[in-house]
Amino acid sequence: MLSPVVKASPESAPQQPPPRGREKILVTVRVRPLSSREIAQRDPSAWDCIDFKSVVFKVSHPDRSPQTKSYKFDRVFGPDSVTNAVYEEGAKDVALSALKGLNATIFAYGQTSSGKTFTMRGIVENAIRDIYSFIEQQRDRNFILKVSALEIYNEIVKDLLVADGGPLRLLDDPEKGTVVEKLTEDTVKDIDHLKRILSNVEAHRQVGETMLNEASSRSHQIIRLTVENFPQKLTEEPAVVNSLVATLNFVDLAGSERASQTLAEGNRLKEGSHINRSLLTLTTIIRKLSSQVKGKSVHLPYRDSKLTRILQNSLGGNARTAIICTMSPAYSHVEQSRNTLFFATQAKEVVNSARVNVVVSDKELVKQLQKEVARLEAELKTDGGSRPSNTEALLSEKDAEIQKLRDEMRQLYLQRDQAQARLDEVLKKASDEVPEGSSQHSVSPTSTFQHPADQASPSITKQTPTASVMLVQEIRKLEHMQDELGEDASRALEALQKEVECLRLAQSGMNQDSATTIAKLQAEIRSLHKAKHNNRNKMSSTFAVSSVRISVRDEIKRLNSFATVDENIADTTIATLEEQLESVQKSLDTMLLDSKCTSEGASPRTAARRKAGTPLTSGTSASRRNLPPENSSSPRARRTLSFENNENNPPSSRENRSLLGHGSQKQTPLRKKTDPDIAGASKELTPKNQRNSSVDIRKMQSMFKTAAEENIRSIRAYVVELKERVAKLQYQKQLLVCQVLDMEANGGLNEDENQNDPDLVCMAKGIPSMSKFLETWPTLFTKQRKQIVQLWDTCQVSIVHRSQFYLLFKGDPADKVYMEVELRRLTWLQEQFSQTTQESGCEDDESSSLAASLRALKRERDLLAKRIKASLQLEEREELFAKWQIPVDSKQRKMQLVYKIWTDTQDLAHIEDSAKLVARVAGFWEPGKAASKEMFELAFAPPSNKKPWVQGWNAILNNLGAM
Ligand SMILES: Nc1ncnc2c1ncn2[C@@H]1O[C@H](COP(=O)(O)OP(=O)(O)OP(=O)(O)O)[C@@H](O)[C@H]1O
Repeated sequence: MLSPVVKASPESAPQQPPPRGREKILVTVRVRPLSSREIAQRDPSAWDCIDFKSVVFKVSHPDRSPQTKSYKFDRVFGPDSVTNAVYEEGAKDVALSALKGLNATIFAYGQTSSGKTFTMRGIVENAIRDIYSFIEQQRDRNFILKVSALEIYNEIVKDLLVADGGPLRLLDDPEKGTVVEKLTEDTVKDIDHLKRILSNVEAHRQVGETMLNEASSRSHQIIRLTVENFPQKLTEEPAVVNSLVATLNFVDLAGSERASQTLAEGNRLKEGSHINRSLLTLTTIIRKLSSQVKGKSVHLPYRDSKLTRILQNSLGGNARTAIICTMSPAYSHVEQSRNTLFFATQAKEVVNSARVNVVVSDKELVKQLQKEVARLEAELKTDGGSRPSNTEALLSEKDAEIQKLRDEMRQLYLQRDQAQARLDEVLKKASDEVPEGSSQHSVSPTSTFQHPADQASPSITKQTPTASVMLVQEIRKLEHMQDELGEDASRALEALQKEVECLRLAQSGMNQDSATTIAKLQAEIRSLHKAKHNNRNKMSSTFAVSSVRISVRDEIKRLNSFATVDENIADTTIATLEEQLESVQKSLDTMLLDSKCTSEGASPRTAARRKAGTPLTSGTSASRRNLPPENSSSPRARRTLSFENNENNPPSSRENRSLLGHGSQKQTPLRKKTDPDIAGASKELTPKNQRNSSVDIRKMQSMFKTAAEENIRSIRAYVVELKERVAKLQYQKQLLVCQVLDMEANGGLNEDENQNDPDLVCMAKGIPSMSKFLETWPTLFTKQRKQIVQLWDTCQVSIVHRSQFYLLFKGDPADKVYMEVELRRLTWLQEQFSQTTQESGCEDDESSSLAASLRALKRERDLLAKRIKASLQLEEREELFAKWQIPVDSKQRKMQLVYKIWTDTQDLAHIEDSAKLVARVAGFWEPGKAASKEMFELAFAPPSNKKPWVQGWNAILNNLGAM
């Protein structure tokens, strides 16, 4: 790097860094003389500089009331003062700090035409003269000066060292703070070079004519000198200081102005608004800093303007700062002058903490770090004794927190119990009203498609006094089903664990004990299957949900809160199940590794003997103890079916032979068993039977492995299914709640309305119209979906909800009830919104639900934008940007993308793409997977009868059969 070193003169004294310290900003005020224009307009002087430190408003003007307030500052310069004096007393000391390694900034602040540029020019001239004069006197230190200059015009940063530089970006550097990217920095050769550079800077600055100033600076200008100095003899090892570096900023702010006074319009007006905005940020920061209570942190909006971002250090940070406030003395500018004085008064209170910026050599740095480490180690040792008490304090604090949480939980339980008691009361009261057999008419909106008349939408059924009870009962049933699903999930785990136990035993070599245990497990699995069967029947009847109308909003709300608790429990169960599945998978992997070793490293017989005593894992039995009793279509229950099917019939000789190896027909009798299952299984798995060729054992192990893996996969799928069913139940419940709201809002449909719809009439009369329905449904579906899309947009509904709904309901006849309820829910919502808007008279009213929805929607979009990067690969993102026509070089492309989706309600392709994009980003859809039903498996049918986990064992049996 070309770094001309400025040689120090022989007579200079060795430089010592000044102490670091907190000091207030130096604030001076300069009142310029009346301008020729002001004199011509007979605009009199309104201010008196009564001494070197005070300025006071004159009371002599006839139109104004007497003002006696005097404003005091570090120094006040009257109209007769010269710039040299302003420099000497208002800037010099601060400016020359840069030579001692302290950052420094000189601001000129004031209204337009008050003399900022005039004053700052003189300050810069004086400062560079003194800087060079000082450097000339230094003999044992070398100096390097660099200069850069920028302006902020309409919030765009421009390099003033180049003629036509484009806008520059601000970057956050962890060490340097905000830096201007690619800003030119020239190394200064000498004072004349610097003067030439500065005159070029002036030529590049934005200047324009306003009513108040023929050459008004329309931008904020920052000239920055970076001064670095270091000892001349670099070979000398310095004790502490090697080299000092500091920046000196000369800031000529654009003038604060009133559009009315400058008669600004067009570009000037736009400039003015930018100028005023950034000055507002500056004044806000000064105000906050001045009123800041020591030790209390407040938010300082440095990032609100580029000016304050760049100058952050100079405002309450690591810099010495001087502010020269300029003002016109004219009466016509009194208000603006007052503002300037007010700003100056606040600035006086701001405290900076300038530090010497030492550049330490690497060697020195290592030394210092070593010292620091030693110091910290020493501290740690001395702190050692006091730590236990700290820990104790922390522990007791945590204990208190836990206790508080417990109390809160207790309160919540209490509230829930009270609510439950109230609900039971309501139910009891209402059930007295239910005429016998009324529940016989109920039909399930959750079942697969049924006759439209049976599937009557909520709007069709007449409201009856017993409806509330029925609906509440339905919701209770749904909640109960959620519970059962949770239990089912637990059973799935239990079944899996038992499978694993069987597998473990089988792999560890079949001896009498293990055979007995396997048989026991199988018996348990069978009994679980029976429980499942019973539960299945129960579930089927529960699925008969009637379509009813009610007006029991309160009960529903309470129910909802209970349901949330239940869902959470189900979720937790499922999450636990998933975790446990993972660990089971790991155990299996380990076992398989073991078995591989066994078959490769030792004869199966030896291995079998070695492992014969392997007990059942205690973890399995422990977790089994925690499982809830009874029920369901769990994988374990379904899995049991395969055993049952095969074990209830005596195994064929071929099956036996296959399972036990060749020549296993001769069975060694076991000890007497009363349980036929155990006896049966034991017969199959005698040690004698184990003594077969290693090929068979390996085959068997491999088959067990395949089967177990298959089962794990199946159980995973089952867990997914459970989750979906929980979601489905939740949705059904929402639908019922919607009905309640809907009925409350509409007071029920009247007969006439029903008569307009032939389908409804048909239903009302109980005439089967399946064929008619199937014929008209596609058209009706398209129409309803269009309406729904439109209403989503009007009501500003969540785009995640829209996407889920859109992808889920694709026109299956069974979707009818959901389409109708969604439509009615949205219509109700729209009415509510328009009612609220009419009442408040304002769409933006804080209380307006629509405004709240809009805000929520915005938050949702912002969140999605943030997730795009995590959810999509770069390639996929680029494809999407291209598809949605977002320019490659434009800014905030992710944000642009999320604000483009779900905006066109008429374009079906747009909606489809939007839904898929949201689903992908929100994580409920993967590309390549079919949408809707495959995604959610929400056929809304009673639990499926397919038994995916049977496949694994069937595969074994098939393979065995083939051996
Ligand atoms: N102290 C002073 N003595 C004599 N003339 C002055 C003084 N201060 C300012 N002026 C004159 O007043 C006019 C406006 O000054 P200047 O351009 O410095 O104002 P400004 O505050 O920088 O305005 P803007 O914010 O519009 O750029 C100029 O013609 C300048 O020469």
